[in-house]
Order: sequence, then structure tokens, then C-alpha cells
Amino acid sequence: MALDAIQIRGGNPLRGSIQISGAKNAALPLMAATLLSDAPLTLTNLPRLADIGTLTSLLAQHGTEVTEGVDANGSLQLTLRTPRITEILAPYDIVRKMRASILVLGPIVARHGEAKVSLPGGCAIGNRPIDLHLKGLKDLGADIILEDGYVHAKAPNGLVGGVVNFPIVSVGATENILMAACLARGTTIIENAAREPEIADLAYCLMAMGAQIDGLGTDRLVIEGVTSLRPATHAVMPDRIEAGSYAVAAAITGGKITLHGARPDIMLATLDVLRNAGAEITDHGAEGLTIAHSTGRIRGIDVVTQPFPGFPTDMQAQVMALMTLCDSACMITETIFENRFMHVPELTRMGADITVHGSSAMIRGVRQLTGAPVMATDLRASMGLVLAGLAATGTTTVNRVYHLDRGYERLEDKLRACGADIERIKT
Ligand SMILES: CC(=O)N[C@H]1[C@@H](OP(=O)(O)OP(=O)(O)OC[C@H]2O[C@@H](n3ccc(=O)[nH]c3=O)[C@H](O)[C@@H]2O)O[C@H](CO)[C@@H](O)[C@@H]1O
Ligand SMILES: C=C(OP(=O)(O)O)C(=O)O
Repeated sequence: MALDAIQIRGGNPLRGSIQISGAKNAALPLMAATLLSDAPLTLTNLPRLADIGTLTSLLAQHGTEVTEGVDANGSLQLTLRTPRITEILAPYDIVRKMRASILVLGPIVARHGEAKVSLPGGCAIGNRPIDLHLKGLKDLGADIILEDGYVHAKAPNGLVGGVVNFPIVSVGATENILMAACLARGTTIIENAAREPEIADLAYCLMAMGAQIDGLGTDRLVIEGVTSLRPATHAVMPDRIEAGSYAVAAAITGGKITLHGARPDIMLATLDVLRNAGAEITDHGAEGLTIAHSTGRIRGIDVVTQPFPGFPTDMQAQVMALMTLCDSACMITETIFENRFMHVPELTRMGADITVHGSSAMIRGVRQLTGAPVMATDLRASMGLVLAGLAATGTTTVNRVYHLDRGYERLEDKLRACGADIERIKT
């Protein structure tokens, strides 16, 4: 595990352009989909991230053959082929590193009739139970036993389509059940499905593989099971959270950045907040967007995280960093994860004025942040601190860079190309 740190000497307005990478949170379920079929699945526009490597190792130990290449745009391309599931066990040592490992559960049970996946446990941002994943598989006829820290799911005669009504919206549970339902006998209806764009991206890929899915982009997905799937090639959608993070980099430093390949149509809630905060945003459609913040201070805007199309929890820490410099006071409320304010004490050490009351944080804007050594316990909190460091006077050292390596491809290169004074250092 890399224990390097990111060191930033803040204060430069960032100007330039950044190419947005493929989305981590789309890539992971797309890779897991290979387990549904013996036919090859080629994924292009993959980001080179630690999480992609972790899932590649997990898939390989389940029997997936992985051929690595480079696509026409220079991004990572993987051809995944799983002639058969050679191992039903997803071990604790891999699952604990990355919660998205739970996404192998649905596909392996659906195809092989049995899977044994380590319970992921909690993580820095919350408890993150998997009861909804298990409920969905039970609704499709799987027997589930929890033993020795593992979920043991069995459906020896195959899954059977049914109605899966989720009591709360879950991205991962929707993805797991969507994949499993592709091979279940008959029709599956997922009610209260998550509507995140990464789910539609997964559905498009599954349909290219021969799955029959209706209701894309809605909270009701209808899946007609098929007996087998065919080869497919799919380009991973652009990362709306990476794009949102760099949009904040432009706003917080009073700069101007063009985000090539960003999709403004799936970033509306984030862009609304940034626009209301005083940024000027130019929508270039499929080409991307340009964001600038040239006049006056940031306006304080209240933000509440919600499932898509609401404001994403994965942008909360970054927008909080921005709001520390606002001209008034504002409130950020986190409704998705119970412990996603780990960046608050670190931002406070940089001079921010933030008071947390339960799931809300009251931010009173300050005129300036000052650099400090900081440490975050999760990916987006780390990015929030990088953004604060870009705006602060003096030097900020963000420790535990491995969190950032989970979700931001070539972070320092992309920011440096826009004028940031940023480097990776050994600690
Ligand atoms: C790899 C990936 O795509 N990760 C994203 C995914 O995580 P993930 O899929 O884990 O998040 P969920 O949408 O499942 O979680 C939403 C809420 O539902 C709860 N819950 C979830 C499942 C369950 O079985 N029981 C339960 O109670 C969670 O604790 C949380 O409070 O969506 C989150 C919400 O947009 C994002 O922050 C993560 O970046
Ligand atoms: C919380 C995140 O990821 P994961 O679900 O993989 O922990 C994230 O991408 O912000």
C-alpha cells in the first residue's frame, strides 16, 4: 500500500483543460458482469486505478482470463473472459480492500448456482450493510446463510425471476440484482431501483451482451431472463465525480478549466450548486464543459445529498471544501452515509469554521484557508482536502494517498497541467 503523500503549495488559479477518465463506479460493476458469461467482454475507456486492479485480482481468482491493452484513446482496455467459474469464494483479504467486491455475488450465484463472498464490513463513511443485496437474491429464490463472516448463497436449480422491491435506494444492490436477473428464469421487476447513470451504463452493456432490460433511467427495471449471453464491447462512461471534483478545483482557485469528455447532462445537481455559488459554466454537450469563477467570493449555498438525480454524496466533501470560503454561512446535510464528515476536523485545521450537528454541517465562510498536514480516511474526503490545499496559502500535505489512488487517475498530472504546484512525496 502506497504511503506517499500529496504536497500542494496553494494559491495558483487553475487554468487549462483536463481529460475526464472513465468512471470508477461504472467500471467496477461492468467488470463484474463478465462473470455472467463464457463469452469475452471488452471494456474500453477504463481508468487506471487501484480499485480496477483489486477487482481484476478478484475476478482472476474466480476464473476470469484477463487480457490488458490500450484503447484507441490511450486508456486502459481489458478483455475479460470467464470460460467457467473455477472458484466460488471471494476472500476477506480482497473484499475488505474494496466494498464493490460484493458485486461478484449476484453474477456468480446466477451463473454457477453458488457463491461464497466475504461480508465487506463497515468502512470509514458508514456501516454500509448489504441486507438489500441479500434480500434481492432471496426474492429471486436463492438460499442465503451467513457463516464465519461469509455470505453463502445457493440456487442450485438457478434463480427464478420475481419482484424485488427495495425499501431504500441502493446503487450496489440494484446493480447486483440487475446482473443476477439477466440469467434468472422469467421476468424480474426491480421496484425503487437506483437511477444513477452508472446503472444505465451497466444496463447498456448487459443489453449489448444480449440481456433484455426495460426501464433504463427509471426506478422500475424489468428484466426478462435469458439462458446465455454473447460477446460484447463497451466503452465505460465518463466519471461525473472526477469531473465534478475538477470543476470545484476551478471554482475554489478562481480559475477556468475545460473538462473534456465530461457529461454535463448527468451532472446537473452538482453544476447547479456551482452555478449558484457564482461559477460560470459553459455546456459543450458531449464534448464537455468549461467552468470559471472570476468575480467575487463564493456564495454560500445549502446542499443536501440525495440519490440521483439529487446532489451526489460522492461530491459532498469537495463542495464542503469550496463552501469553507463562502461569503456567508451555509448548511450541508448528508443523508446517504452516517459518517461522511471525516474531512471536517481536517478542514478545521486549515482554518475552516464548521460545526457539525448530527447529519448537518454548518459552515461559516472564512476569507482564507492556511496549508497544514492533513489526513483523510476515505477517497472523497481526501479530494476535499486536496481542493482546500489548492486554495490555501502555504503548503498542504495530504497523507494516505492510497485513498486518492482508488478514484483519481493521474491526479497530480491533471492538476499540474492547469498550473497547480502539486507533487507526490515519500513520507
Ligand atoms: C462502487 C460504487 O458505485 N460506490 C458508490 C455506491 O456505493 P454503494 O452501492 O455501496 O451505496 P448504496 O447506494 O448501496 O448505499 C446507499 C445507502 O443504502 C444503505 N444500504 C445499502 C445496501 C444495503 O444492502 N443496505 C443498506 O442499508 C447504505 O448503507 C447507504 O446508507 O453508491 C454510493 C451512493 O451513491 C456512492 O457513494 C458510492 O461511491
Ligand atoms: C464511496 C466511494 O466508493 P466505494 O463505494 O467503492 O467505497 C466513492 O467512490 O466515493
